[in-house]
Amino acid sequence: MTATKKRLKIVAAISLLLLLLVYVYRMASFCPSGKAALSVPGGEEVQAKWPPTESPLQRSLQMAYEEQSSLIREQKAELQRTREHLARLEEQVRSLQTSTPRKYPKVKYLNYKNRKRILITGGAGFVGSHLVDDLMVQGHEVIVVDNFFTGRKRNVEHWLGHENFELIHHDIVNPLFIEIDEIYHLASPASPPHYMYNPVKTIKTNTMGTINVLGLAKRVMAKVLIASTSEVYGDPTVHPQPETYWGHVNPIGPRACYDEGKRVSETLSYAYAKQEKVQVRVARIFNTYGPRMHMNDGRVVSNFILQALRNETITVYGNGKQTRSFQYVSDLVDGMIALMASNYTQPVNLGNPVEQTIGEFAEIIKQLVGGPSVIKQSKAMEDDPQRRKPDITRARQLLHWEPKVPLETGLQRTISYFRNELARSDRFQESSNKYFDTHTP
Ligand SMILES: O=C(O)[C@H]1O[C@H](OP(=O)(O)OP(=O)(O)OC[C@H]2O[C@@H](n3ccc(=O)[nH]c3=O)[C@H](O)[C@@H]2O)[C@H](O)[C@@H](O)[C@@H]1O
Repeated sequence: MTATKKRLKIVAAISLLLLLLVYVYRMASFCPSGKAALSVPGGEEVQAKWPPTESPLQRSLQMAYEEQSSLIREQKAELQRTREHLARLEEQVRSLQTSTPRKYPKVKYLNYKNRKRILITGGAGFVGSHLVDDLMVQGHEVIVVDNFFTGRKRNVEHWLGHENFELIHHDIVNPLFIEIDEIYHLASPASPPHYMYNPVKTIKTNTMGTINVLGLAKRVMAKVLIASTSEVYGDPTVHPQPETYWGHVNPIGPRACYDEGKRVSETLSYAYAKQEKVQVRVARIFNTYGPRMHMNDGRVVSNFILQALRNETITVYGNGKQTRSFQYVSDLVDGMIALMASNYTQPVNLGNPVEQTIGEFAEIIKQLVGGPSVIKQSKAMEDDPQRRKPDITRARQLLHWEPKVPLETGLQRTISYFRNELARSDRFQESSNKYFDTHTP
């Protein structure tokens, strides 16, 4: 054997050995499942498929999917951060709202000696809320108690949070224990459809409610003004009605719950005055109108004005020959405050002696509002008083009070109030419709 042949044999043997080594190394590198464990620079191991099965299309799809997923993750995190920021801002707005002083109507400053604590039952109602305004502006502390049957928070919301004002949700049919100097007892529905709606409740309010008020007055030695009514005269046989007239009331008719309720309320007042020495004032209030009357009040002023504003038929109950005398609410409030301040303890009529038939009144409203409404007669109300006009000699002489606001001025103010109320309720209706159109599945 030559030296060259020997060298060739050695090279062939080494090559064979190398091939064998490569084969063994490969066999050792692959795991039994067919996947290879590969090392990456980070030191962690990733699993790769073997033999490779992904096409380039699949690979690019996979990459696009991963990119999108990470984008969504980022956006979710951003959304969460925005939510947290919003919650912080809302919290700040809330704390600013509570710490920023609200704008209230200007009130006089009264020193401790002159400032009274005054309770107004039914203070969130039409008349009550106007009385609240006057007494607040005078600088007194006013506590309103109302069960919100016909009263509304809206009527007194401009005082909410004022240091001189307090609103208590309470039904005066249940006793009340507070410290006060004066009470104006107005709690009771006053509109015929309202008081006839639940006659038993109307009687309870005017009897048990009045007993509770008089009992409270007795305990704390407060002066009380009872809001009575022209209805104690019933369908009067004396015209105009002086306070000395005893009235003509049907004790079992549909209006009796109110008429007799108020008559008992007066009787209770004088019984407490005589027996318990409670200082009482009794105001017999005649038909009153003005802003803050409820849209569904049902009395003639609001009915006629709303019918005229809506171009509907103006409905006169009966032949329209029955009469009423209408006073503007600010005149009534002046009269009540004057009566409370006086020493006079007998009943006093508070009303405007300018009298008209309901038929004439319908014409006045139609003319002031304008529009195409027609006036029509409809079924008469049972026991409807046929004539009503206050004799206000007592109020004139003892309180130096008489109504100041002429009918046309008061009606113009009331018409513009109802015009705004209608626009407000239309806006409310519109936004409520919008909400339910978009949120109903
Ligand atoms: O406004 C008030 O202060 C008084 O209102 C009512 O007494 P009333 O005079 O019967 O009140 P309305 O319902 O306003 O009726 C007045 C007249 O208008 C008539 N009316 C009422 C509403 C209507 O749509 N059309 C109509 O012709 C009634 O039949 C009645 O003759 C209450 O009973 C009294 O307590 C309250 O003091």
